[in-house]
Amino acid sequence: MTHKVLLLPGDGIGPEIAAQAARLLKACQQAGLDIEVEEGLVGGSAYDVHGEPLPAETLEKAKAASAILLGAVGGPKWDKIEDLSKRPEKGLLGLRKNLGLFGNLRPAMLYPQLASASSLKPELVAGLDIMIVRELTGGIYFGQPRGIEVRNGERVGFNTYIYSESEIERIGRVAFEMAQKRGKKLCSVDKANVLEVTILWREVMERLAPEYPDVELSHMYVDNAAMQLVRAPKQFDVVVTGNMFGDILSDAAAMLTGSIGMLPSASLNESGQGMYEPCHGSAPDIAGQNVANPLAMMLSVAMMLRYSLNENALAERIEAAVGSVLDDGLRTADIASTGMQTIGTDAMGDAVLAAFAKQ
Ligand SMILES: NC(=O)c1ccc[n+]([C@@H]2O[C@H](COP(=O)([O-])OP(=O)(O)OC[C@H]3O[C@@H](n4cnc5c(N)ncnc54)[C@H](O)[C@@H]3O)[C@@H](O)[C@H]2O)c1
Ligand SMILES: CC(C)[C@H](C(=O)O)[C@@H](O)C(=O)O
Ligand SMILES: [Mg+2]
Repeated sequence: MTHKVLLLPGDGIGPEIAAQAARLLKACQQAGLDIEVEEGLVGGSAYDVHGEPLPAETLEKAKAASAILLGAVGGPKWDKIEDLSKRPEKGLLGLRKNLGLFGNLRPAMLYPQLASASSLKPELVAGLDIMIVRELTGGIYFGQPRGIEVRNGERVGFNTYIYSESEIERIGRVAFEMAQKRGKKLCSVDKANVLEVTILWREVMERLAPEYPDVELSHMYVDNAAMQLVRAPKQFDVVVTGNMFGDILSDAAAMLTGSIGMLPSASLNESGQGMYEPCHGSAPDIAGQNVANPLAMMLSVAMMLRYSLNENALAERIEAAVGSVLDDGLRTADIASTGMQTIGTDAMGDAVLAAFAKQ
């Protein structure tokens, strides 16, 4: 069966890194992968053309695709759009919600070659391999009521942090199953000392635990988890948490691996359909300069092959190609240690493609 892959480059550095992913997809096709690649507009670039960050046409294409690859959305050009529902980020959130992509996997894995690029001492991060499982379609990102309104003569802003038991249970199961396949340790991160919604979160995780007797479940408050991530990150195997805490902790975990430009992600729904994207944003400060690191995007292609297309061998080939490029000392600016020569986005793409061809 021919799989449909939808490529959504987006904004800022999105198109620069998506171009490298497109080349990698072509190389996979040449290696025998049966896919059909289509492109679409999302985010600010869609707003500029259609007045909407998620045009109906893009959503239809996304629904019909086996997998979606997204670059990044957003940027200062669109930050002043008053109607929040038209902002580029709503395009991304709309895709997640409409496709039911509740299970977000964000692996923070240190390539040994990058130990010196991490902001932590090499001995603290050597061998680091954490999987953050973030709930992606609920919590405070989507809770109602929300808004800004006038109360007692002044404006107030409010959001609702809400999770149902069934939402907690389904992300909990993803995390327990992930832990079973990995180091069998699961840390659930909450704020159960203050927030009722996370008291319920903790209860549901506890209730699931007996069904996964081989997994050791622990709990941690989110403030402590942030501290532990930079104090002793190797204590973590799988971390499960809600939408907002997961957003924040995954950026912190990314830096342990050398750069946010290294962190891919997968967002899955109940039928295994997935959207794959780097964890970073559109990096307006470096957009258009051919300096962005395309590796998170290229590693997102590997995650797509593994989780949506069941093509493990090709996924491993891409990951090995990235490893060999790093072995050769090739670095974009974000992962270069002092004194190292750096290369641009296109040249990094070239190097990965060449290594992929040799694998
Ligand atoms: N998934 C997404 O599309 C996504 C994620 C996060 C932020 N955003 C959006 O992106 C815009 C910028 O947000 P931000 O600045 O907070 O976060 P960001 O991740 O875009 O950038 C943070 C810093 O990391 C650097 N960086 C990010 N990706 C890089 C890469 N591949 N190579 C080298 N350096 C890289 C940037 O140059 C910047 O200094 C905002 O509009 C935000 O809403 C989108
Ligand atoms: C752009 C934004 C909506 C998004 C999020 O908060 O989920 C981003 O930060 C991410 O991590 O994917
Ligand atoms: Mg984020």
